Amino acid sequence: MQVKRALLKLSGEALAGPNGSGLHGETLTAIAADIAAANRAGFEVAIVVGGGNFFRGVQGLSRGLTRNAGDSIGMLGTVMNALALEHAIEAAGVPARAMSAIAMPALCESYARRRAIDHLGNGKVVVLGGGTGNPWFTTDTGAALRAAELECDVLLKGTNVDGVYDSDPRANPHAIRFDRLTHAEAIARDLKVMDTAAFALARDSGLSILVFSLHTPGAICAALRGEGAFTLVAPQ
Ligand SMILES: Nc1ncnc2c1ncn2[C@@H]1O[C@H](COP(=O)(O)OP(=O)(O)O)[C@@H](O)[C@H]1O
Ligand SMILES: O=c1ccn([C@@H]2O[C@H](COP(=O)(O)OP(=O)(O)O)[C@@H](O)[C@H]2O)c(=O)[nH]1
Repeated sequence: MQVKRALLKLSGEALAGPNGSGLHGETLTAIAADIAAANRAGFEVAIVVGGGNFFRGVQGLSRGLTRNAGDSIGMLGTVMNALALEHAIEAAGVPARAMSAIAMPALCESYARRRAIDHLGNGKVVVLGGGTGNPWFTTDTGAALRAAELECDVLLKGTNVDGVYDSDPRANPHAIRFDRLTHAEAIARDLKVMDTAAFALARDSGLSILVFSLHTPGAICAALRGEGAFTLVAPQ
């Protein structure tokens, strides 16, 4: 697979490092350095960032909030991460633009498809906060959506496991890793590494997903080149 433009999904947890929540400076710097290297190598990178390091909508339920209210707070968390990444990437010497699916013009640009494509063409890294801008969705689905509309060659899912397993590897130490599988197989087996809506959208838009671990330094550049350990979810 020849990749020119990629959508990189970073979970919020990926930015929390060893702290497990919030933002970890060294982790943020290391991820930003990898993204800056990918940009310098000529890849166009758009990032959708999660917010699980701050708040997930479902957590609101146990605090007396509705899912709609919780998801609004969750989306704000993703914008915080987008602003942190924008800053860290620029500190690594590469221009970056945070764009939010929910308008907050004093903080960053609002997401608009054509503007995002212009930024990518002008050598900027685009960092997309706010997910889809709607409650009841996840940033995985937001990543599949943006990858489709920005006509990305691949969706890279950077996470804390090195691929897709036949069951959750954190829960089952004997879980077996797939090298490759189809979207239909991932959905039929209910493999939780991404949610079903994200797999279905990727399937319908013919988008391949590469799942890889962010724990190895240089993992993002390697994934863009199709190197390192990963699982490819692709049409037959
Ligand atoms: N079949 C599976 N293969 C790989 N990872 C899985 C699977 N089922 C569940 N997971 C879990 O999915 C997580 C990766 O998804 P991610 O979106 O980064 O995290 P989270 O859903 O906690 O925000 C991993 O921590 C892993 O434990
Ligand atoms: O389109 C979206 C994307 C995210 N969220 C909210 O933002 C939270 C953080 O996103 P996510 O859980 O996908 O982050 P990650 O697990 O990738 O860190 C979610 O729990 C939702 O509450 C939402 O409402 N709509």
